[in-house]
Amino acid sequence: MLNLHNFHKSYSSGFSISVDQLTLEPGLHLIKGANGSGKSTLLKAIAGIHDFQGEINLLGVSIKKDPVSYRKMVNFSEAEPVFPEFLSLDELINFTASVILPDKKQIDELKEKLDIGDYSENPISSYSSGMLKKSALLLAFLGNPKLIILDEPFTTIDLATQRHLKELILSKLNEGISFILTSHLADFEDLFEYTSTMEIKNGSFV
Ligand SMILES: Nc1ncnc2c1ncn2[C@@H]1O[C@H](COP(=O)(O)OP(=O)(O)OP(=O)(O)O)[C@@H](O)[C@H]1O
Repeated sequence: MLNLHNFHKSYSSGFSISVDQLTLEPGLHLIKGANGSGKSTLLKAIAGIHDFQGEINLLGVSIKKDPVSYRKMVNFSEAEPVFPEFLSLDELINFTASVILPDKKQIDELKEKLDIGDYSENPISSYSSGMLKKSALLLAFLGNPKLIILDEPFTTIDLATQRHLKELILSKLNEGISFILTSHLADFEDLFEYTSTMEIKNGSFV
């Protein structure tokens, strides 16, 4: 499904991450690693946010040769989401929906499953950190992606939402959507039966 070849990304700060070859089959994948090991950097490259050297292909589509088709297949939720504070979640959903055209039913179902309710009418500047995280998660499930990347999805949200998020991931997995999750916490290793579990240390898979 997802293939990385001769991947390399470095920052001017000196940190770099390299992956010679990585192939992920369809399914649910976990990337573990300590703070600062490079998980988010790798995910942002796979999501099409960061530039990088090398090749990334999803279902045979190259991010470099066909970036629009590639990005249409990938949704991403950041570990610590940042959105324009003067917008509401509803406005962000409407903006995203104008591009990826999910049906209204899907939006309502996601709001219900993630316990968002009517609070989405309010400006983001008023959101708690949990509400911000739920907003990013909702946006990552919108539409019909082939791969959903969730960076530290279970941090910040309350226990009930964690349970609902787990159910949501499992139901989407059943529909054939693949996932890459990250965690720097050991607890989440037992949460699912992962297709593969990988660990990054100082910018390399171990
Ligand atoms: N935009 C950037 N410019 C320069 N350095 C960066 C940038 N983003 C991240 N870094 C550095 O790259 C390294 C890896 O960061 P990254 O966010 O990928 O780690 P992580 O494994 O996701 O960490 P955490 O679990 O704390 O979120 C860190 O040393 C970080 O300071």
